[in-house]
Amino acid sequence: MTPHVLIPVKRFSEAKTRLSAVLGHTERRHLAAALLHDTLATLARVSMLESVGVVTDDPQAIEIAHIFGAEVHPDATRDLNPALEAARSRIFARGIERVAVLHADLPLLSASDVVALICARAPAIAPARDGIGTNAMVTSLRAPLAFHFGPHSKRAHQRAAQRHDLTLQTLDHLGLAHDLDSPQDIPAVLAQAANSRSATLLRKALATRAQLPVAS
Ligand SMILES: Nc1nc2c(ncn2[C@@H]2O[C@H](COP(=O)(O)OP(=O)(O)OP(=O)(O)O)[C@@H](O)[C@H]2O)c(=O)[nH]1
Ligand SMILES: O=C(O)[C@H](O)COP(=O)(O)O
Repeated sequence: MTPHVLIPVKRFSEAKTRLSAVLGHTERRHLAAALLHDTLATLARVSMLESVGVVTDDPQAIEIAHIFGAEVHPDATRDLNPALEAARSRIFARGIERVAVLHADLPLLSASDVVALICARAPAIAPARDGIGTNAMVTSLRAPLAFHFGPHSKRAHQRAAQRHDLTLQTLDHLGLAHDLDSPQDIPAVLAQAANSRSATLLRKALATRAQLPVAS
């Protein structure tokens, strides 16, 4: 059985704030929606994947989830880790023994990245390319690593694994590592994400700007 994949999505109107130097509020809202759309479209190409859920209280994100036949898990308190813990408990209670978390801001995500994630032995994390964050994780009923998404989450997940004597696998894949957080992350998306919704939106939005950000 493949893991249930949980995609946490915060309110689109509050998303992608670190891009505010290059994108207006409406553009960032549309970008967050485009990224969720791209993520679900990539997951839909993985035929072995059995179930997907979006953890959100954003009405538009709920609509997009429904378009792709994904389940919706509530995030009533708008608090990432508790919302993920609650969704994971519900999934485990159904007899599904593995749960993957996948952030919705990975514009270079490919179907093979998703296969690597869902086939990983739990517990596993996919660190962000900044070496500090965590973009994805796989956990299991037998190795239910607590969620510590937020600042310095890679270190927090490593420490949690150590405390529970769990061997934590690290997944090193471009599409899982390259998140779209700051302007410096944009050029790689324009160059490599071809015709995804998010890349198309970025190209259109930035076409009118005099200077593109420099890649890091
Ligand atoms: N359900 C839910 N998802 C969240 C929450 N906070 C963050 N996320 C999601 O977690 C992933 C990583 O989010 P962040 O990088 O923290 O936020 P962001 O909107 O992408 O970017 P910034 O506003 O620049 O921090 C994205 O898929 C977010 O939508 C939350 O409180 N609830
Ligand atoms: O654990 C994390 O890294 C945070 O949830 C934030 O993700 P980010 O790398 O997209 O900022």
